[in-house]
Order: sequence, then structure tokens, then C-alpha cells
Amino acid sequence: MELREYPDAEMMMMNLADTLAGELKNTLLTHDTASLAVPGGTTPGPIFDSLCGVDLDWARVHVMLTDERWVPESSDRSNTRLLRQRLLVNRAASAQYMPLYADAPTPEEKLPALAADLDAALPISVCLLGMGADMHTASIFPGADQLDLALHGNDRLVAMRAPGAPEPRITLSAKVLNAAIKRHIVIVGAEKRAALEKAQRSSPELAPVAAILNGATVHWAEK
Ligand SMILES: O=C(O)[C@H](O)[C@@H](O)[C@H](O)[C@H](O)COP(=O)(O)O
Repeated sequence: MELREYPDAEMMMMNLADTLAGELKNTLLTHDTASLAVPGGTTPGPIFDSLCGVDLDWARVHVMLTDERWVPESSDRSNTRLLRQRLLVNRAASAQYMPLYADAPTPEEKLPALAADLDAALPISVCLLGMGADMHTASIFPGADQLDLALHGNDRLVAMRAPGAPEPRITLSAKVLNAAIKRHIVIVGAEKRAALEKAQRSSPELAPVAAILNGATVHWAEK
């Protein structure tokens, strides 16, 4: 794992948007399409604000989430809603979005169809992940009902319920995340930095982010 420290979060977000854009451009030089996986939550909005204005051939880019909360787009909790507001706009409006949600009461009902659709966009070219202070990443939470499958199984997508998550989730598995050609993790604040350090000394069962640190670049700013 490589750790990049930044003087402040604003600079980090702009710098990271440039890095992701450069990696997507490089991928498009040698491939017909590229894929970008991004987290939801509260951290990545400013990255999306910069990235959506980048001049690249977005029509050849598949965009997906690393994980989704099982709620419709009308909910404030929907990660898709965040993407539609802040990433899939401006130049990036022509990207091909691959949703991890479909209208059904539970994720299990739609899992096979959503996983089959993802195939066209795998392996992920550029993957950005967030991390919670409880050391979850994507929706791979400590104590989740399908933790073992998400960490060690061959499935691309896993439906999860976890004590730390208010609604059912659907997440890319560690296998898919680790197959990404470029992997970045973005965290802000002293609490998450301490959690990252703890995760480096822990097993993935207790600290799921540990499962995807090898080969990743972690970007951190205190505030
Ligand atoms: O849907 C989600 O919640 C995310 O994809 C999740 O994995 C997120 O990245 C972390 O929980 C960090 O969230 P914050 O950025 O809000 O701290």
C-alpha cells in the first residue's frame, strides 16, 4: 500500500480527480472502453465535481458504484442520486452508467441480472473506494451477514445486511475490487487515518478494508 498525504482535503480532491482522469485517458489509448468504479457516501462529491468537467471520451467510459444502498433514487440515501447530481453531468453526462440498484423490495431478487450486466465493464480499469471509521469499504462491513462471501467468494456482487448499515446493501466483492487495474482509497480526518493503521494490523474479518489494501494507493488529508 502507498500512502499519499495532502496539505488539505480540497487540494487532495482536485489532485485525485486529475489522477483518475489521467488513468482513464491512458486506458482509452489502448482499449475501446474503460470502467470507473466510485464510492457513494459523503466524501467523494468534490472529486466528482472536478472529474465531470474533464475532457475525455466519456461515451467510452462505463461508470459504476463500488456499492449501493437498496433504496430508490428518490431517496437521499441513494448513491446513484449522488452520481446523477455530481458525476454524470457536464462532459461526463455521456458516460455509460451501470446501476447496482433495480426496483425490487430486496437486492437478492435482482442480483443475478445486475451481476450479468456488469460483465461488460469488468475488470474495472480505475477504482476509487471510501472507508468508514469502522474499517468497512464499499459495503463490506465488519459483522455483515455475507461477509465471508464478499471477502472470499467468487461472486461479483453480494447482497449484505450489517449492523452498521441502516438499509440492505449491494456491494462489489473483494475479488472484483482487487482485480481493478488501479485502486485508490480516499479518506479524510484523523479518525479514519487511525482506523487505516489499525486495519493494517487486523484481519479482513475484523477490518474488511484490509482485504483490498495490497497494491492500493491511499489518499489522506487531515481536513
Ligand atoms: O455507500 C456508502 O456508504 C459507501 O460507498 C461507503 O463505502 C463509503 O465510502 C464509506 O462509508 C465512507 O463514507 P463517508 O465518505 O460518508 O465517510
